[in-house]
Amino acid sequence: SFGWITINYLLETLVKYSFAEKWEHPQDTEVLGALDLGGASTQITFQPGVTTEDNSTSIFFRLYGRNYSLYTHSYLCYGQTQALKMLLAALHKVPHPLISHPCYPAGYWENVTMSDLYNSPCVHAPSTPSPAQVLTVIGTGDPAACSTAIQKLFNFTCGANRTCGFNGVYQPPVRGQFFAFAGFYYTFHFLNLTSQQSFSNVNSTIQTFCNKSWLVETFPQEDKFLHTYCSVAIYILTLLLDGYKFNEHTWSNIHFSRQAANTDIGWTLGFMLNFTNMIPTEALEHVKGHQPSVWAGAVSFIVLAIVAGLVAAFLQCFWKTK
Ligand SMILES: Nc1ncnc2c1ncn2[C@@H]1O[C@H](COP(=O)(O)OP(=O)(O)O)[C@@H](O)[C@H]1O
Repeated sequence: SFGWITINYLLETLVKYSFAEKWEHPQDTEVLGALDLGGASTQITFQPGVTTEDNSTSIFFRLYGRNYSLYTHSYLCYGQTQALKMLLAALHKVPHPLISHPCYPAGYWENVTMSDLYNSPCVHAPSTPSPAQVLTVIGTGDPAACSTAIQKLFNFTCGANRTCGFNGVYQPPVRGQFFAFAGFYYTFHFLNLTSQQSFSNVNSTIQTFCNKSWLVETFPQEDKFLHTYCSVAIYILTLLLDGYKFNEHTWSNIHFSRQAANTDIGWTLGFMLNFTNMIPTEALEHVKGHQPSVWAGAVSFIVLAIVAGLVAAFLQCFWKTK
Protein backbone atom coordinates (compact mmCIF):
# COMPACT_ATOMS: atom_id res chain seq x y z
CA SER A 1 0.00 0.00 0.00
CA PHE A 2 0.99 3.63 -0.39
CA GLY A 3 0.26 4.27 3.24
CA TRP A 4 3.58 3.99 4.89
CA ILE A 5 4.98 6.77 2.75
CA THR A 6 2.11 9.19 2.85
CA ILE A 7 1.00 8.60 6.42
CA ASN A 8 3.86 10.79 7.58
CA TYR A 9 2.62 13.74 5.59
CA LEU A 10 -0.81 13.08 7.01
CA LEU A 11 0.12 12.63 10.65
CA GLU A 12 2.45 15.54 10.70
CA THR A 13 -0.04 17.81 9.01
CA LEU A 14 -2.98 16.75 11.14
CA VAL A 15 -1.14 16.99 14.42
CA LYS A 16 0.37 20.34 13.53
CA TYR A 17 -2.99 21.55 12.29
CA SER A 18 -4.70 20.55 15.50
CA PHE A 19 -2.13 22.46 17.55
CA ALA A 20 -1.77 25.54 15.40
CA GLU A 21 -5.14 25.53 13.58
CA LYS A 22 -3.15 26.71 10.58
CA TRP A 23 -1.71 24.83 7.62
CA GLU A 24 1.83 25.76 8.39
CA HIS A 25 4.86 24.19 9.90
CA PRO A 26 5.48 25.08 13.53
CA GLN A 27 9.15 25.25 14.48
CA ASP A 28 11.11 22.60 16.35
CA THR A 29 8.65 19.72 16.19
CA GLU A 30 9.59 16.15 15.46
CA VAL A 31 8.18 13.97 12.70
CA LEU A 32 6.03 11.22 14.20
CA GLY A 33 6.83 7.65 13.25
CA ALA A 34 4.08 5.42 11.83
CA LEU A 35 3.37 1.74 12.51
CA ASP A 36 0.69 0.24 10.27
CA LEU A 37 -0.58 -3.33 10.51
CA GLY A 38 -2.78 -4.20 7.54
CA GLY A 39 -4.20 -7.54 6.44
CA ALA A 40 -1.42 -8.50 4.04
CA SER A 41 1.53 -6.35 5.08
CA THR A 42 2.95 -4.26 7.89
CA GLN A 43 4.88 -1.01 7.58
CA ILE A 44 7.27 0.97 9.74
CA THR A 45 8.37 4.56 9.02
CA PHE A 46 10.37 7.01 11.14
CA GLN A 47 13.00 9.71 11.04
CA PRO A 48 16.22 7.92 12.05
CA GLY A 49 18.92 9.45 14.22
CA VAL A 50 21.68 8.16 11.95
CA THR A 51 22.08 8.45 8.18
CA THR A 52 20.56 5.36 6.59
CA GLU A 53 22.94 2.88 5.02
CA ASP A 54 20.57 1.43 2.51
CA ASN A 55 18.84 3.50 -0.16
CA SER A 56 16.10 0.92 -0.75
CA THR A 57 14.70 1.70 2.72
CA SER A 58 15.07 5.50 2.52
CA ILE A 59 12.64 8.06 1.22
CA PHE A 60 13.27 11.74 0.71
CA PHE A 61 10.64 14.40 0.35
CA ARG A 62 10.03 18.07 0.72
CA LEU A 63 7.28 19.34 3.01
CA TYR A 64 6.61 22.93 4.15
CA GLY A 65 9.90 24.05 2.60
CA ARG A 66 12.02 21.51 4.46
CA ASN A 67 13.75 18.35 3.28
CA TYR A 68 13.05 15.09 5.06
CA SER A 69 14.88 11.82 4.93
CA LEU A 70 12.98 8.90 6.43
CA TYR A 71 13.51 5.20 6.98
CA THR A 72 10.63 3.06 5.72
CA HIS A 73 10.00 -0.60 5.02
CA SER A 74 6.95 -2.70 4.17
CA TYR A 75 7.01 -6.39 5.14
CA LEU A 76 4.77 -8.31 2.78
CA CYS A 77 2.98 -11.34 4.33
CA TYR A 78 3.44 -9.91 7.83
CA GLY A 79 0.00 -8.24 7.94
CA GLN A 80 -2.34 -9.85 10.45
CA THR A 81 -4.43 -12.04 8.11
CA GLN A 82 -1.40 -13.44 6.28
CA ALA A 83 0.65 -13.84 9.47
CA LEU A 84 -2.16 -15.91 11.03
CA LYS A 85 -2.25 -18.00 7.87
CA MET A 86 1.52 -18.59 8.03
CA LEU A 87 1.09 -19.57 11.69
CA LEU A 88 -1.69 -22.05 10.94
CA ALA A 89 0.31 -23.58 8.07
CA ALA A 90 3.34 -23.89 10.38
CA LEU A 91 1.21 -25.67 13.00
CA HIS A 92 -0.21 -28.07 10.37
CA LYS A 93 1.60 -31.41 10.54
CA VAL A 94 0.87 -32.70 7.02
CA PRO A 95 -1.06 -34.99 6.39
CA HIS A 96 -2.64 -34.90 9.88
CA PRO A 97 -6.18 -33.40 9.67
CA LEU A 98 -6.14 -32.08 13.28
CA ILE A 99 -4.24 -28.86 14.06
CA SER A 100 -3.77 -27.99 17.73
CA HIS A 101 -3.47 -24.21 18.01
CA PRO A 102 -1.90 -22.73 21.19
CA CYS A 103 -3.08 -19.16 20.39
CA TYR A 104 -6.77 -20.07 20.10
CA PRO A 105 -8.73 -20.40 23.35
CA ALA A 106 -9.20 -23.85 24.87
CA GLY A 107 -12.65 -25.08 23.88
CA TYR A 108 -12.62 -23.26 20.53
CA TRP A 109 -12.54 -25.22 17.29
CA GLU A 110 -13.14 -24.50 13.59
CA ASN A 111 -12.95 -26.31 10.27
CA VAL A 112 -10.90 -25.01 7.36
CA THR A 113 -10.31 -26.58 3.99
CA MET A 114 -6.84 -27.14 2.61
CA SER A 115 -7.63 -24.67 -0.18
CA ASP A 116 -8.60 -21.96 2.37
CA LEU A 117 -5.30 -22.42 4.15
CA TYR A 118 -2.98 -22.76 1.19
CA ASN A 119 -4.57 -20.22 -1.20
CA SER A 120 -1.97 -17.53 -0.53
CA PRO A 121 1.56 -16.91 -1.83
CA CYS A 122 2.62 -16.35 1.81
CA VAL A 123 2.30 -20.07 2.64
CA HIS A 124 3.91 -23.02 0.88
CA ALA A 125 1.41 -25.67 -0.16
CA PRO A 126 2.26 -29.31 0.70
CA SER A 127 3.65 -31.38 -2.17
CA THR A 128 0.54 -33.60 -2.33
CA PRO A 129 -2.37 -31.24 -3.07
CA SER A 130 -5.78 -32.24 -1.67
CA PRO A 131 -7.79 -28.97 -1.77
CA ALA A 132 -11.08 -30.45 -0.56
CA GLN A 133 -9.61 -32.04 2.58
CA VAL A 134 -11.09 -30.53 5.75
CA LEU A 135 -8.76 -29.65 8.63
CA THR A 136 -10.02 -29.20 12.19
CA VAL A 137 -8.28 -26.51 14.24
CA ILE A 138 -8.53 -27.01 18.02
CA GLY A 139 -7.59 -24.28 20.48
CA THR A 140 -5.32 -25.16 23.44
CA GLY A 141 -5.01 -21.67 25.03
CA ASP A 142 -1.28 -21.80 25.79
CA PRO A 143 0.30 -18.30 25.50
CA ALA A 144 3.91 -19.49 26.02
CA ALA A 145 3.63 -22.08 23.21
CA CYS A 146 1.81 -19.47 21.10
CA SER A 147 4.68 -17.03 21.54
CA THR A 148 7.24 -19.69 20.57
CA ALA A 149 5.25 -20.64 17.45
CA ILE A 150 4.93 -16.98 16.41
CA GLN A 151 8.67 -16.31 16.92
CA LYS A 152 9.38 -19.05 14.37
CA LEU A 153 7.62 -17.02 11.64
CA PHE A 154 10.50 -14.52 11.80
CA ASN A 155 14.17 -14.78 10.96
CA PHE A 156 16.08 -12.64 13.42
CA THR A 157 19.62 -13.20 12.12
CA CYS A 158 21.36 -10.08 10.88
CA GLY A 159 24.74 -9.52 9.22
CA ALA A 160 27.67 -8.32 11.35
CA ASN A 161 28.11 -4.56 12.01
CA ARG A 162 24.59 -3.62 11.08
CA THR A 163 21.20 -3.37 12.77
CA CYS A 164 18.13 -5.12 11.42
CA GLY A 165 14.38 -5.30 11.68
CA PHE A 166 13.78 -8.94 10.77
CA ASN A 167 14.35 -11.28 7.82
CA GLY A 168 17.70 -9.55 7.30
CA VAL A 169 16.16 -6.16 6.44
CA TYR A 170 18.34 -3.22 7.50
CA GLN A 171 16.75 -0.94 10.11
CA PRO A 172 18.32 1.84 12.19
CA PRO A 173 17.35 1.87 15.91
CA VAL A 174 13.79 3.15 16.42
CA ARG A 175 13.68 6.81 17.42
CA GLY A 176 11.01 9.29 18.57
CA GLN A 177 7.28 8.96 19.11
CA PHE A 178 5.18 6.53 17.03
CA PHE A 179 1.54 6.24 16.13
CA ALA A 180 0.40 2.60 15.83
CA PHE A 181 -2.88 2.24 14.00
CA ALA A 182 -5.11 -0.14 11.91
CA GLY A 183 -4.51 -3.72 13.13
CA PHE A 184 -2.32 -2.52 16.03
CA TYR A 185 -5.21 -0.41 17.25
CA TYR A 186 -8.13 -2.86 16.73
CA THR A 187 -6.77 -5.61 18.97
CA PHE A 188 -5.29 -3.29 21.62
CA HIS A 189 -8.56 -1.36 21.72
CA PHE A 190 -10.48 -4.58 22.35
CA LEU A 191 -8.09 -5.42 25.22
CA ASN A 192 -8.38 -1.85 26.65
CA LEU A 193 -4.65 -1.29 26.12
CA THR A 194 -4.76 1.99 24.19
CA SER A 195 -4.28 4.41 27.12
CA GLN A 196 -0.48 4.29 27.43
CA GLN A 197 -0.44 1.31 29.81
CA SER A 198 3.00 0.26 31.04
CA PHE A 199 4.77 -2.57 29.30
CA SER A 200 4.32 -4.96 32.24
CA ASN A 201 0.60 -4.15 32.39
CA VAL A 202 0.24 -4.87 28.65
CA ASN A 203 2.09 -8.15 29.04
CA SER A 204 0.00 -9.37 31.97
CA THR A 205 -3.30 -8.34 30.33
CA ILE A 206 -2.40 -10.34 27.21
CA GLN A 207 -1.29 -13.37 29.27
CA THR A 208 -4.55 -13.32 31.26
CA PHE A 209 -6.66 -12.94 28.12
CA CYS A 210 -4.83 -15.77 26.32
CA ASN A 211 -5.44 -18.12 29.25
CA LYS A 212 -9.22 -17.66 29.04
CA SER A 213 -11.26 -20.55 27.68
CA TRP A 214 -13.72 -20.10 24.86
CA LEU A 215 -16.84 -18.72 26.52
CA VAL A 216 -18.76 -16.52 24.11
CA GLU A 217 -21.00 -15.49 27.05
CA THR A 218 -18.05 -13.53 28.48
CA PHE A 219 -18.17 -11.27 25.44
CA PRO A 220 -21.86 -10.94 24.55
CA GLN A 221 -21.28 -8.74 21.49
CA GLU A 222 -21.02 -10.43 18.10
CA ASP A 223 -17.38 -10.14 17.09
CA LYS A 224 -16.01 -12.17 14.22
CA PHE A 225 -12.44 -11.39 15.36
CA LEU A 226 -12.95 -12.64 18.95
CA HIS A 227 -11.02 -15.90 18.54
CA THR A 228 -8.06 -14.08 16.90
CA TYR A 229 -7.35 -11.41 19.55
CA CYS A 230 -4.92 -13.56 21.57
CA SER A 231 -2.95 -14.61 18.45
CA VAL A 232 -2.83 -11.05 17.14
CA ALA A 233 -1.89 -9.56 20.54
CA ILE A 234 1.07 -11.95 20.87
CA TYR A 235 1.95 -11.37 17.23
CA ILE A 236 1.98 -7.59 17.87
CA LEU A 237 4.27 -7.99 20.90
CA THR A 238 6.67 -10.18 18.91
CA LEU A 239 6.64 -7.81 15.94
CA LEU A 240 7.22 -4.66 18.01
CA LEU A 241 9.80 -6.09 20.43
CA ASP A 242 11.75 -8.77 18.55
CA GLY A 243 11.01 -7.43 15.05
CA TYR A 244 11.26 -3.65 15.27
CA LYS A 245 13.40 -3.74 18.47
CA PHE A 246 11.29 -1.63 20.78
CA ASN A 247 12.00 -2.45 24.45
CA GLU A 248 10.36 -1.81 27.82
CA HIS A 249 11.84 1.74 27.87
CA THR A 250 10.85 2.77 24.33
CA TRP A 251 7.45 1.06 24.69
CA SER A 252 5.95 4.28 26.13
CA ASN A 253 6.78 6.07 22.83
CA ILE A 254 4.16 3.98 21.01
CA HIS A 255 0.70 5.54 20.90
CA PHE A 256 -2.04 3.13 19.83
CA SER A 257 -4.52 5.39 18.05
CA ARG A 258 -7.38 5.33 15.62
CA GLN A 259 -7.58 9.08 15.14
CA ALA A 260 -5.37 12.15 14.96
CA ALA A 261 -7.06 15.56 15.23
CA ASN A 262 -10.53 13.93 15.06
CA THR A 263 -9.73 12.29 11.73
CA ASP A 264 -9.42 8.54 11.24
CA ILE A 265 -5.86 7.50 10.40
CA GLY A 266 -5.34 5.05 7.58
CA TRP A 267 -3.40 4.76 4.39
CA THR A 268 -6.38 5.78 2.23
CA LEU A 269 -6.57 9.25 3.75
CA GLY A 270 -2.79 9.67 3.45
CA PHE A 271 -2.96 8.60 -0.18
CA MET A 272 -5.83 11.01 -0.91
CA LEU A 273 -4.08 13.96 0.72
CA ASN A 274 -0.92 13.19 -1.21
CA PHE A 275 -2.76 12.57 -4.49
CA THR A 276 -4.79 15.79 -4.32
CA ASN A 277 -1.70 17.83 -3.33
CA MET A 278 -3.51 19.14 -0.27
CA ILE A 279 -0.31 19.25 1.73
CA PRO A 280 2.00 22.09 0.69
CA THR A 281 5.56 21.37 -0.36
CA GLU A 282 6.67 24.90 0.38
CA ALA A 283 6.18 26.91 3.56
CA LEU A 284 3.30 29.39 3.58
CA GLU A 285 4.28 32.96 2.65
CA HIS A 286 2.91 35.64 4.88
CA VAL A 287 1.47 38.27 2.51
CA LYS A 288 1.18 41.53 4.44
CA GLY A 289 -1.81 43.85 3.86
CA HIS A 290 -1.68 47.60 4.55
CA GLN A 291 -0.71 48.91 7.95
CA PRO A 292 -3.91 49.63 9.96
CA SER A 293 -3.06 53.37 10.19
CA VAL A 294 -2.57 53.69 6.40
CA TRP A 295 -5.82 51.80 5.83
CA ALA A 296 -7.77 54.06 8.28
CA GLY A 297 -6.30 57.19 6.69
CA ALA A 298 -7.27 56.01 3.19
CA VAL A 299 -10.85 55.24 4.25
CA SER A 300 -11.19 58.63 6.02
CA PHE A 301 -9.88 60.41 2.91
CA ILE A 302 -12.38 58.63 0.64
CA VAL A 303 -15.30 59.41 3.01
CA LEU A 304 -14.28 63.09 3.28
CA ALA A 305 -13.88 63.39 -0.51
CA ILE A 306 -17.38 61.94 -1.07
CA VAL A 307 -18.91 64.28 1.55
CA ALA A 308 -17.09 67.30 0.04
CA GLY A 309 -18.30 66.31 -3.43
CA LEU A 310 -21.90 66.01 -2.24
CA VAL A 311 -21.70 69.39 -0.48
CA ALA A 312 -20.23 71.01 -3.64
CA ALA A 313 -22.98 69.47 -5.81
CA PHE A 314 -25.65 70.64 -3.38
CA LEU A 315 -24.23 74.19 -3.28
CA GLN A 316 -24.01 74.29 -7.08
CA CYS A 317 -27.69 73.31 -7.40
CA PHE A 318 -28.66 75.75 -4.63
CA TRP A 319 -26.91 78.73 -6.30
CA LYS A 320 -28.38 77.82 -9.72
CA THR A 321 -31.96 77.73 -8.41
CA LYS A 322 -31.40 81.02 -6.55
N1 LIG B 1 -12.62 -4.39 14.24
C1 LIG B 1 -11.58 -5.19 13.96
N2 LIG B 1 -11.05 -5.97 14.94
C2 LIG B 1 -10.00 -6.75 14.67
N3 LIG B 1 -9.39 -6.85 13.49
C3 LIG B 1 -9.89 -6.11 12.47
C4 LIG B 1 -11.00 -5.25 12.66
N4 LIG B 1 -11.26 -4.63 11.47
C5 LIG B 1 -10.35 -5.09 10.59
N5 LIG B 1 -9.54 -6.00 11.19
C6 LIG B 1 -8.42 -6.73 10.57
O1 LIG B 1 -7.33 -5.83 10.60
C7 LIG B 1 -6.51 -6.02 9.45
C8 LIG B 1 -6.13 -4.69 8.88
O2 LIG B 1 -7.26 -3.99 8.50
P1 LIG B 1 -7.14 -2.81 7.45
O3 LIG B 1 -6.12 -1.84 7.91
O4 LIG B 1 -8.52 -2.32 7.20
O5 LIG B 1 -6.63 -3.69 6.22
P2 LIG B 1 -5.79 -3.35 4.90
O6 LIG B 1 -4.70 -2.39 5.29
O7 LIG B 1 -5.29 -4.69 4.53
O8 LIG B 1 -6.79 -2.78 3.95
C9 LIG B 1 -7.29 -6.92 8.52
O9 LIG B 1 -6.62 -8.18 8.53
C10 LIG B 1 -8.65 -7.10 9.12
O10 LIG B 1 -9.02 -8.46 9.05
